[in-house]
Formats: sequence, C-alpha cells, structure tokens
Amino acid sequence: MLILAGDVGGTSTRLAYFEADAAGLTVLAHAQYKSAAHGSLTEMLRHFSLQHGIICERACLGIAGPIIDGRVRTPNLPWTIDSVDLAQTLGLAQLRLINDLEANTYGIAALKQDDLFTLNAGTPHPDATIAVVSAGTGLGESLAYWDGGTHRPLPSEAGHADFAARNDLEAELLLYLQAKHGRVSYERVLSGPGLHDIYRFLRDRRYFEEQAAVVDAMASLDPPAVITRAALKDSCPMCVKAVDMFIAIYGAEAGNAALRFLATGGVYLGGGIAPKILDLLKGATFMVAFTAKGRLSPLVQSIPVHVILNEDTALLGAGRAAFYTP
Ligand SMILES: Nc1ncnc2c1ncn2[C@@H]1O[C@H](COP(=O)(O)OP(=O)(O)OP(=O)(O)O)[C@@H](O)[C@H]1O
Repeated sequence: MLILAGDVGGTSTRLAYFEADAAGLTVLAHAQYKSAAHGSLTEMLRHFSLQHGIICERACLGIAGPIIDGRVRTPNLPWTIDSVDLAQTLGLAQLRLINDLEANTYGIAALKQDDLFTLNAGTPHPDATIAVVSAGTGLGESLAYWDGGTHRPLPSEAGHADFAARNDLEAELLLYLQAKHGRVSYERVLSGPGLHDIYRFLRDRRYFEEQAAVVDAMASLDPPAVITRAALKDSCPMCVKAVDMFIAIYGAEAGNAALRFLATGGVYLGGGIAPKILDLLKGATFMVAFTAKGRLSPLVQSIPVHVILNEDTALLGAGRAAFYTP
C-alpha cells in the first residue's frame, strides 16, 4: 500500500511516501521543509507530490495542534487545516489528521535500539502505559495505553497546562514570564523560545554577565541553538545555567507526565531539542527533578526514561497510523 505521511511542526515539516506492508514501512521519497517559509500546507504538499508524482491510497499527517472534527488551527503557525478540504484539493482518496505527538507515539514501535538513548533503565513493563514529552518549537505530550497487542496513543494539549514553579528561582521565572505572556504554560518554558526566555530572565536579573560572543552569535544564529552549544562547551555561565534550569523543568514535567498517566511502560523524550542536549541530559539534573516526587519518588525511580534520537519518529508514526488504523 502507498502512503503519504507528514510530520508538520512549528519549525520543520517532514514529508514522505512509504510503501507499507505487514513487515513495516519502506521509504520511497523523503523531504524536509521549513514550515514558516510556505504560505500553506497545501502549497508544501503540492510541491512534494509534483516532485515525485506518486499516487497514494492513504495519507496521514501529524500536526502540532489540537485536531477537532478533522480541523486544526496550528498554535505556532498561521494555518488552519481541514482534512476534507485538503484531501479534495490534493485529490487524495483518504486523508487523516492526527496530533503530531500522537504520530510521535505511533512511531516508537518502529524504532530500533540505537534510535533510543536510555537515561533511566528502571523496571520495564512493556504492556503498561507510556508517555511522550517532546520539547521543540512548542511542547507536545501524549500517552499510549496497551490494548493487548499494541500501544494506542491518545492526543493531548498537556504542553499548554499551567507551569508549576518548584523553587524560588523558578517562582521568579514564573513572575518574569507572567509579565511577558500573562498566562504561563509549560510550553512557554519547555521549547526553543522558552529556553531563550530563560536566558533573557537570567540576563535581565543579572545573574551572570552577558558575553559579547554569545550576543554576537545570537544576532545571526538561532538563539536556543547558540545557548545550548555554549552550554555544551561550558563557555558561557549564563547559558549553562539557562540549560540547567530548562533540563530541571523538563525532568519535573516528564515526572509529572509519568505520575498523571501512571506511565510505568516508560517515558520518552521526543522533539528536536532533547537529542541536541543529550550530553547534558545524561547529567544528574534531569533525573533528580524527574524523581523528586515526594512519597511517590520510589515509583517514579522505577520508570524507564528514553530519549528518542531518530528525528523521523513522528513521520514513521504517521505512516504507521495510516496503515494500521484507517
Ligand atoms: N541546538 C539546539 N538547542 C536547543 N534548541 C534548538 C537547537 N536547534 C534548534 N532548536 C530549537 O528547537 C525548536 C525546533 O524544534 P523541532 O526541531 O522539534 O521543530 P518542530 O518539530 O517544527 O517543532 P514542534 O513539533 O514543537 O512544532 C526551535 O525553537 C529551535 O529554535
């Protein structure tokens, strides 16, 4: 069966044609687009389909945003996408829209061992609920329950739940972000723009001297990438602190997801940021925050935690969703 699959994120969109059968997915064509460089998703899909001229039987797109009745307004892009309109415009017999984290979660079953890095081995329960927490342009979260044969993902907008500060510094950060945004969700902190804001908070509160080299680099390069690269090189104390706060809050929220869903099957960190800061995630900060859950700490300590390293996981998941669940 020929399938068109997509992972539509606030920064990047990945598209692929897959040949799918019971053995799995074979990639026939693959492309990555900068989402904001295109006026619409239709335009991007037209470009991809004209390039390859493949007529497919099913299509599934994972989209960063809440899908209601086959329709979504993307929070981090100025797009409204309707599955019926899009299918008609593109001449597709069947098009399914799912949340990008749902796609990410479907994709986990297609991963190989070296597509994951394990931060905590824990006690695996392969047939228990799993949770996925993915920081990228935004923060996506989902869970998947075991139906007796496979994990079935459920979408959520948990990344937009209220940010909970855990100490004085995070409380100050909350006030700083409230002054900027009014309401502060976890996504306002655990995302590329969120990491940049943590850095600005530390700078404006004069926790450290700002370094000219970092300011210069930020003028021409993506600020969150500048911050994490400087932190990895240990060349900028403010960047080190900003990434450490980010990782602590990521650990705390991943632990919250583990508790909310009793995800003893494991917590997976998806999204584009985690693989880029893997060396720092391996330090103590993440797991200390993940497991600091009071009387439930021993339970959380037993939960496996994995970083998803394969950037095509949501794309593979959209392909699997189209094949297995029409
Ligand atoms: N090296 C890096 N360190 C930290 N953040 C980075 C780095 N490189 C890019 N980013 C940030 O990661 C974000 C993009 O994440 P990702 O690659 O997951 O994109 P996406 O899939 O389009 O996002 P989403 O699915 O959340 O809409 C941007 O905010 C960008 O600034």
